[in-house]
Amino acid sequence: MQKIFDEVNSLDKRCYEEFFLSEDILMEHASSSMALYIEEKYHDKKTILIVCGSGNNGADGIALARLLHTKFDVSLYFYKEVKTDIGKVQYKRAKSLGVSFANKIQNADIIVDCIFGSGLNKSLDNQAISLIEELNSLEAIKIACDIPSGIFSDGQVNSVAFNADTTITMGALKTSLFSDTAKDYVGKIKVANLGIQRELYETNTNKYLLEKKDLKLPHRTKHNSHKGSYGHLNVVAGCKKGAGIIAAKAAFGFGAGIVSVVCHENLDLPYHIMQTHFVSENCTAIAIGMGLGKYEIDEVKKILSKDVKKIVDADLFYDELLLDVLDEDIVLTPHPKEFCSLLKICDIADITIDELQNNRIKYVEKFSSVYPKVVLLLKGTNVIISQGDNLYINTYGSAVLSKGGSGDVLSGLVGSLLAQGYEPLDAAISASLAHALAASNFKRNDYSLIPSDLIEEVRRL
Ligand SMILES: NC(=O)C1=CN([C@@H]2O[C@H](COP(=O)(O)OP(=O)(O)OC[C@H]3O[C@@H](n4cnc5c(N)ncnc54)[C@H](OP(=O)(O)O)[C@@H]3O)[C@@H](O)[C@H]2O)[C@@H](O)CC1
Ligand SMILES: Nc1ncnc2c1ncn2[C@@H]1O[C@H](COP(=O)(O)OP(=O)(O)O)[C@@H](O)[C@H]1O
Ligand SMILES: [K+]
Repeated sequence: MQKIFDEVNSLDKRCYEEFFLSEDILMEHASSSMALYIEEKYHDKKTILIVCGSGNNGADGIALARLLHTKFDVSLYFYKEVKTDIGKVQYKRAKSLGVSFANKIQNADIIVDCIFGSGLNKSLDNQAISLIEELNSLEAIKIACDIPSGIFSDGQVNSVAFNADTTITMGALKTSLFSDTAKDYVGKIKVANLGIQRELYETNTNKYLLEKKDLKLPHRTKHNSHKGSYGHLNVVAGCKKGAGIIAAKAAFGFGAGIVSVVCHENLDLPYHIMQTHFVSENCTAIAIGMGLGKYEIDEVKKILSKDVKKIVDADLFYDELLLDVLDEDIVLTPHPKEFCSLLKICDIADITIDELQNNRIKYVEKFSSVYPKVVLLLKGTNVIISQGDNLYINTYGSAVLSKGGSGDVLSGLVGSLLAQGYEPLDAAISASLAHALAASNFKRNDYSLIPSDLIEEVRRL
């Protein structure tokens, strides 16, 4: 996993004060990293338009133009005259070395957005909006310097933002790049080296970006084993029985030795999934909530009080009886609407879904500070997983998953790993990664995935 920071000004300051690296040195390395990326990846391209604003994001762009102008046909366009001291120096350097300046936007093979970076501090005016819209409308490879212009430090976009194919961010990953809103603008994210190893530039943090290597599949390491060695998951099915059945199938395909669906009615289940009318004595984990609908409160209370690992989803986020188990290391997997209800039940906040979506991390942190043992997995295009002070973001999911039943698969995957003995946080992280990576391996198209396809892809990981 990689570290994520809410802000990097303090990290830059540490470079100046503790490592005697000046702003000029950091900026030279930042622009060299961008130049190297462009030279290596796009050496077959000819023309580059670099669009600069008045701050140091613009200054990065001027330095980039100087580094690239002998190798490509580079034009520098200024949205506003550069204002910062270092920007003025960069301007003099570029001008004296013969970099070309453009007085209007012209298309190019590559467009680099250096209009606003971390200093975006007010709503965009009409001039900035039409500039960004014009750039977005051009057919070109689009690279954003530090952060796509128009994305604010809280990850939100007021009017418009540069639509990057790649964002080259300076020094370290920033939280603003990982809001659900930002995901449609940032493209691929690369970190530019600032002339100091990343481990030295970065300090402590409590936020992490999950990587593929964080996925720990439930491989079997012992020959001397039997089905009981891999746990027994009970999936509690309710009115919408399909949800429980999908979860059960996903759990079985992800390694649980035995999976039983708990339901009073007799179900038509695949032969390898068992049915039980009551929770099994020997179950090692319980998944409950998916498709539960109306239920006997006492029965659900009894199930929740059983001393095994649990994953709770869906309908139970609307019921105060959940409060009884929030002092446990239980896994909760709400989508945004369910999380709003959970926050309300817990008396933490009474907010709309929009307010939540604009401040996902803030409310996850609030919840986790009140219930530090709970593993919370907030669904979304970037899934946030949190326990106590630590928070992990999974960006691998995509709109392929925007289908009824995708969440039921996820509950089954979490339940499966819990049954197999994973710690709740590890189960949530690996299940979430498996879920998203399996979806990205589904190659037929981006609209037709059904839960059984997703389970099939999980089985192939
Ligand atoms: N620090 C370092 O060591 C390193 C920093 N680096 C680079 O510096 C960047 C940060 O630079 P920065 O702080 O100068 O801010 P930046 O993003 O260029 O924007 C500020 C300018 O935009 C203006 N402005 C803002 N909002 C506006 C609006 N809505 N509409 C119109 N104008 C608006 C604002 O105007 P003002 O508020 O002054 O009126 C100001 O002039 C960072 O992202 C990275 O790329 C790297 O080189 C690595 C080393
Ligand atoms: N656009 C998207 N990008 C990434 N993941 C998504 C997207 N849309 C949905 N998902 C994922 O799909 C799942 C949907 O869950 P949920 O809404 O609970 O569905 P259901 O209850 O119908 O099974 C979640 O894990 C969510 O993160
Ligand atoms: K930018």
